This record gives sequence, C-alpha cells and structure tokens, in this order.
Amino acid sequence: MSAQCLGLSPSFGFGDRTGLATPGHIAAVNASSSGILPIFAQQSIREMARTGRTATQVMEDAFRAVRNAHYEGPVGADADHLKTEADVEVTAEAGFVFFTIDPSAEVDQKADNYSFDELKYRFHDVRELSPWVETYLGRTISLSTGSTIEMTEPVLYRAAVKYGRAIQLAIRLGQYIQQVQDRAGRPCEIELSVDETDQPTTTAEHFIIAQQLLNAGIRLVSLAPRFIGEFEKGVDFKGDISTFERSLADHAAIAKVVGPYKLSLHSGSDKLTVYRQLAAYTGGMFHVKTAGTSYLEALRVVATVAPGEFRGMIDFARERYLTDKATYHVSATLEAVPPPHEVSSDDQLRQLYLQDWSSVLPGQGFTAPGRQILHCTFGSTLQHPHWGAVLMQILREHPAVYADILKTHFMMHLAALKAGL
Ligand SMILES: O=C(O)[C@@H](O)[C@H](O)[C@H](O)C(=O)CO
Repeated sequence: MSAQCLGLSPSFGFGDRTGLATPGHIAAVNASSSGILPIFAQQSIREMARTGRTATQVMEDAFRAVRNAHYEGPVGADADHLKTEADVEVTAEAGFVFFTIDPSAEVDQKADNYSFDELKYRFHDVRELSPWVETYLGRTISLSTGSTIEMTEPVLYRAAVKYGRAIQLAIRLGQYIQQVQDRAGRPCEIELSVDETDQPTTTAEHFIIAQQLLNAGIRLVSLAPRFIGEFEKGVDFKGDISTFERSLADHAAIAKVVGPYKLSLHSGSDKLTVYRQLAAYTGGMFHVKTAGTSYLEALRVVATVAPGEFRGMIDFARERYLTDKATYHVSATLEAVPPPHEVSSDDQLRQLYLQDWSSVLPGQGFTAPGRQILHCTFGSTLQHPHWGAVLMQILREHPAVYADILKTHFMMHLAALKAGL
C-alpha cells in the first residue's frame, strides 16, 4: 500500500517520533469508527533532524505497521513544515504525497506592532512583490458569518509587510512541489502553514494569502492560520473560547469561499476543548496535526512498567528544557513543577508530568505543565545514548502496552472531533 491523497475529507495526523506508534494509532482509528481519515506518516523536517530519522524511515515505519495490521482504508503521508526545495526533494523521493509548506521564516513577526507611518515606510521594500495591494484596496468582503473584511490601506500595508515575502516563498515552493510530483507522475496535496508565528493571522491576511496562492495555481487542500488563542505544545487550548470560535467561524467561511480547502490545526495534540468547534464550524473540512502527544504516551509506557527509569528521564528532561524549548510555543517553567526527588509517589509524579484521563473532564485535554517539559525535550531524550536506548527498549519489549495506551488516548481525541461532525 502507498500513501494516498485524502482530499477534503476530515483528516487527522498521527505524528510518530519513535517509529513504534502506528499500531496504536491504527487501533484507535479502527475502534473509533469516526470517519476521520488518517495520516500515519507525518513528520516535520525539524522532527526528523531532532530524532535522527530519515524521510524514508518515517514512511517505512508507518507503512510496515499498516501492512502488518492489514489496514485497508486510505492513508495519507504528510511531509510537514517544508522550508526549502531540498526539503521537498527528499520527502517527495520518500513517497510523501501531502506537503506542508512553511514560509514562516519570511513572515515579519513584528508587523502587527508597526505604526501606519512605519508600515508606509516598510511597504516600499515589498511593494514590487505585493502587486495585489492595489487590486484589493478599497474593497469590502462580506463573509457568510456576517463579518466583513475592510481592505483599507493600513490593513493591506500590514499584510504586505507581514506576509509579502512569505507569499512569494510559498508560491515558489508550491509550484516546485507540483512540478516535482507531476514530472514523477505522483499525486500531491499542498497545505500552507503559517501557524508558527507569534501573531494571529487576521481574516484579511488569510483571504489574501490563500487567494494569491490559488491565483498562482497552487492547489491548496488545507491552510493552517495562526489561530487566536494559545496553542501551546502538549497541553489543551488556552484562551477565550468564544473569541476563538468567532475567529474560527470567519476563517472557515474564508476557506469555503476562496477554496474550498480544509482548515488545519497544528499543535493539535490534546486540544480537545476546541475539537468539537473545529469540526462543526468547518462542516467537517478540517485537518488536525498531532505528534508530541504520541511521544508523551510513549513515556507513559515507561512510567507504567519502569517508574524508576521514568524518574531518570524526567531529571534529564529538566536539565535540557531551557535549551530545547527555544523553538516551541510553551509557558511551563521548571519552578512550576517539582523535581522527582520531591515527589515520593510514582502515581503523583505521573500526574504531574503526564496526567491521567481520570483527572480530565469529558471533552477536555491535559493541562499539566510538566507535559511541556517532557514534550520539548523529545529530541534530546531520543538521541541520548542511554535514555534513548532505554525508551526504545521498553517500547519494543511492551508493544501491546504502548498500543493500548495510544488506542485509549486517540479514541478520546477522535471522539471529541466526531462530536462536532
Ligand atoms: O514538532 C514538530 O515539528 C511538528 O510536530 C509540528 O509541530 C507539527 O506541525 C505539529 O504541529 C504537530 O502537533
């Protein structure tokens, strides 16, 4: 079986940083009967670098499990957060068919704070590569939600300064992806991701980005805006849910009228509080990406079968956290979570650093800040000569335990999404 394009069907990405999680992911999909299609091979270039795995290994690990489970449904494969043509080439060659373009390196992350005078000054540097400003100027776009988008000079100058270069890069990478896949006679789906920026993507910016890519012939299957609210790694949504819902409804309306394409939720691990709304407001045209949560559930296997080793892994993670958290959006502090030597109970320690479903209200996700300490240090742990070897040996010695833990974990995730369909 090879990877397939999943189109506009509701879909869910099961990122796996160990290569041993797919059996549990398959068990959850089979048990949930949610109708949500899976992507079992999903890794970013960043994750592959941090875990020392190649694109080919990611594909082989996932599809070996698919064959062993005799799983027969359509299965996607997401080459995530691609930033260069070289990223495209190595993942296309490995058999990926879903390509997530990430032009965030070209996003001016300070643009939301510039005054109008500053924007007018900086606009001169991007005027030539943002010819679309004149075409939108003065237009009012009405959305099915009743919201309107006023394309004023300040709005357009800010969009051009903030995303002008990023749009150009996204078009270049998108056209390259389509050329590479068309030449090889392989299918492809493209997602644009600007979720990893500090400032939310406004409706005007979403409308412009999507329309410029589509005008350039980039066939988007999904788009990941930076939603309002805090989508921190490893824990549930943080923020005002009604504000998020209003913004989500507008973004979904844009995706329908400019596309259609799916809205994609990155850092989707454990964000159960917003899953029902995402499914409902998009009318099922959504994609959710997870990855860190499967790694945290791998540590739950260690906590279950070898609590002493789990304590050692926590101590190591605490040593690495301040360094490793640099590229991730998290707020946990070492001071907020006691170190293992201060917690005698293994169960309490597991609650502090992983949390149990028994402690979570229905339709909500985990919130324990210790999860972020373990989440961000996955690369250091997996690549550590001792702790990486201990973790992988425990997972290989207890495959049924890991599969059962993942089945329970992702049945909760898929059920929360299904509630909105
Ligand atoms: O950590 C990564 O690089 C990926 O998991 C990336 O964050 C992915 O796009 C994601 O959001 C999964 O939750």
